[in-house]
Amino acid sequence: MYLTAEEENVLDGEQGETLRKAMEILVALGDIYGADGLIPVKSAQIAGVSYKTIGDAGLEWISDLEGTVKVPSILNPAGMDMLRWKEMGIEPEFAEKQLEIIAAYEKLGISSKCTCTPYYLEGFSATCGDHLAWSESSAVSYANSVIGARTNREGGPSALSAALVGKTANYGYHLDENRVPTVSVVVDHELSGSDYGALGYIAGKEIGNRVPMFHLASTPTSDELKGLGAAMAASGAVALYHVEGVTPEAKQVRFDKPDETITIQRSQLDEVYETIIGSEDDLECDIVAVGCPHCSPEELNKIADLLEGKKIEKELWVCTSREVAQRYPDVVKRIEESGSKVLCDTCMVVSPATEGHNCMMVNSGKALAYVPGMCKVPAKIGSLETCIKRAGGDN
Ligand SMILES: C[C@@](O)(CCOP(=O)(O)O)CC(=O)O
Ligand code: SF4
Repeated sequence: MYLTAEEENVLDGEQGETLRKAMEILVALGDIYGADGLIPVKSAQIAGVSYKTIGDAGLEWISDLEGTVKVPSILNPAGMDMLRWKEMGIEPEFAEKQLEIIAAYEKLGISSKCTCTPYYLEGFSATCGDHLAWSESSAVSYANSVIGARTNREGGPSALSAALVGKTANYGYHLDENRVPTVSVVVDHELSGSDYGALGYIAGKEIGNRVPMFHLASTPTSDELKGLGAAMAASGAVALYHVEGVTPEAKQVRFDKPDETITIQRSQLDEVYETIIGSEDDLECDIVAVGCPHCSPEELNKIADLLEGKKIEKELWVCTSREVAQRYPDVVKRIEESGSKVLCDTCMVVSPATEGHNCMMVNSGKALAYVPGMCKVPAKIGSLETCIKRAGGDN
């Protein structure tokens, strides 16, 4: 891979050990994937934040780094709401470690507004054609597919390296040739809301890491696209998809028709809705969690409307970013008046607080795919309306 004299200099350690390590990671990836060189990135989003997922080894690695990031950089959700961790039942030992992780990242100049939806935040918006180094898989999918920006699914360390260097290796989804659809997916019945998550849950398994072109009977909103992409990145490894007539590149580029077509039937979606993932038993869900990926302002509004004048009986988590929650205090208040909790900085998957529950009801195909494995809690998907009913919010 070609490096400029300045980049060679960094690789030789002339600018310190942290930048040398970061450059070494970028060059190693570039060499493996045949990159021709490095390209500047507009921002970085760094996963590997929850103490639950990175543990002491991760904390040690981050703590050893020095210097300041060169581009706006932001963290993925952590294991707890930074302000309400006690109420979540988080142990003080865990909280202490989590705060140390956050402080170590902050020392490098990284924003500790922990979220998987950085695109809603001031300073992290992206536009079509921007090069990014993001790592949370739903954020990667949204950036590539819905925004038309360009990012690979970076690992935590490679996103952090890109943040420190301000560049990433030019391979994969940064290149036109890898953004071409290689499989068609046809859905000829109308979909809405959580149907897109259920569709993504099924489609991801069949698509693997290919690039699908969807032909849909209904026009998804950006929140519905967010749910579709998140689920496909979880049940499969889809980092970029197109929707005919909807997503930016599908509208701009004349792609050839892929050789293979997958058709997804309504009955397949119905089956997902009927199944409890992770258990053979007909369990009663004792926690309901929405906001995977983190809620948009529109989603928070919809939840507030559905909960209006109701009191819930079960634990109901609404996950979003602190910045979005702070922007709409009245909406948050309307939601919390029902007894549900609007939790920030964290989510149902990366927090240890959901472990030990009987069964979790979700409206997300991604949470459905991850909760059983990562929290050891069986999960069931339902529409947002059903989720709220199950939380007892039909009184
Ligand atoms: C499950 C996920 O959304 C969050 C957990 O990742 P991490 O702990 O931030 O590395 C990561 C992903 O899908 O990219
Ligand atoms: S809310 Fe969902 S998409 Fe966001 S970090 Fe958690 S698991 Fe990932």
